Amino acid sequence: MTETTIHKGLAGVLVDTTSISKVNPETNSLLYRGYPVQELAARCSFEEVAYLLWNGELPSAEELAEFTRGERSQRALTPELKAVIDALPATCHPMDVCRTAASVLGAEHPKAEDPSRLANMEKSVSLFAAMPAVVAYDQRRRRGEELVEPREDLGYAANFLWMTFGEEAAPEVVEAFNVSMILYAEHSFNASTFTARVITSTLSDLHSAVTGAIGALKGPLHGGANEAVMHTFEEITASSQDDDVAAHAAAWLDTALADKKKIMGFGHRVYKNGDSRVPTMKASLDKMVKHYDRPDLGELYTALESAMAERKNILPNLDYPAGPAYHLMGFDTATFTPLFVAARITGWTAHIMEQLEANALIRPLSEYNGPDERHLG
Ligand SMILES: CC(=O)SCCNC(=O)CCNC(=O)[C@H](O)C(C)(C)COP(=O)(O)OP(=O)(O)OC[C@H]1O[C@@H](n2cnc3c(N)ncnc32)[C@H](O)[C@@H]1OP(=O)(O)O
Ligand SMILES: O=C([O-])CC(=O)C(=O)O
Repeated sequence: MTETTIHKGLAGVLVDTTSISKVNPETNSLLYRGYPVQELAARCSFEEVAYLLWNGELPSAEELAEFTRGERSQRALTPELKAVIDALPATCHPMDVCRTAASVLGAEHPKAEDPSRLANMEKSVSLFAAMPAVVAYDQRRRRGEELVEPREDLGYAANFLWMTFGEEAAPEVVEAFNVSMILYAEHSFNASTFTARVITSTLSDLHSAVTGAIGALKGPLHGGANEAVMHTFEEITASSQDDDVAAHAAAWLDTALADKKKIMGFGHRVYKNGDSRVPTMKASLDKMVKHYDRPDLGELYTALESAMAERKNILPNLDYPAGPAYHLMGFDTATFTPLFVAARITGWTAHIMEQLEANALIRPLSEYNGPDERHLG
């Protein structure tokens, strides 16, 4: 009998090369096209980072101006897409709205079936430009508010906040939001990106791959964790009868661990000594805690993080600081993962184009463990 090794969850399996990003758990670092993500978050707009992920280099001033013009001109929802969103129940998950919108944008796109790099770049930019309007409008309609049209005089982050809240956000809020978009943009062969690559490997179209990726991101073991973090915080707060936050967080955690629950926002398949993006996002969260004068949220964050480190030695991932930061900015909890979608469209589409440049159908093997061969009566 030959020995077989099952790589459950493909853990530790190298499946292809990529030049888009490098996740290095040894040095706790993340590079986008060679640049440390912390440097990009400190110095670049999300538009520049999107351009970098797609083209391999940061844009010159002229290239950025042209890219920005194209992006700003495609921000508005078409009446058809708005009508589809309006037809969806306000009780459905906002990720269902994103998934449906990606599909509609594909059906609407004149070059939907054109697999050339040029057409795929155009489709990527139009998805990047339109998804903020989808996410912003969906949150507004759930609150019974009217659509807010995009503004071409605002950058991506400022306009996203404008369309969501109908007022201009403070510069420090725009900056923290821009940082979160950059940190969420790309992370090599994570589950949703791999989903996009699997779909692309069959030579299906870009919008189908993005639609599938959105489905993969929705799960709480992946993008859905940022939303779940906020539910954890709410549960701990609801169970607190006095000011001893540390004791309440520890007690909540002990019960959850005794019930064999996974604590959302902690742990990572690749990083085992901490997620490279957390310090940068935590610094943005700290700024939001100060800006909105909510030290209680900062205390709760630290209390649960410390209790988890003490008991399990498991550290936070990006979703842990991102969730409460989005809460403070005013987003509904269910909108958090759609924000991740808006950011990750850049990484997904960069990977779709990379997959097509050197495609091989992704089709692994499985070991059969069902009944031995048998025959009908
Ligand atoms: C942006 C992102 O998508 S980052 C990921 C967001 N997801 C989450 O935050 C969900 C919570 N975290 C998890 O479920 C996991 O850490 C994952 C799915 C992210 C990674 O999981 P894997 O690499 O498969 O690790 P695995 O689940 O095997 O965990 C290894 C051990 O650590 C434990 N562990 C890992 N993460 C956690 C957690 N968050 N809470 C409690 N225990 C955990 C596991 O129970 C397991 O313990 P065991 O060996 O005693 O059974
Ligand atoms: O890399 C992963 O498995 C998950 C993750 O952090 C991401 O997609 O940003």
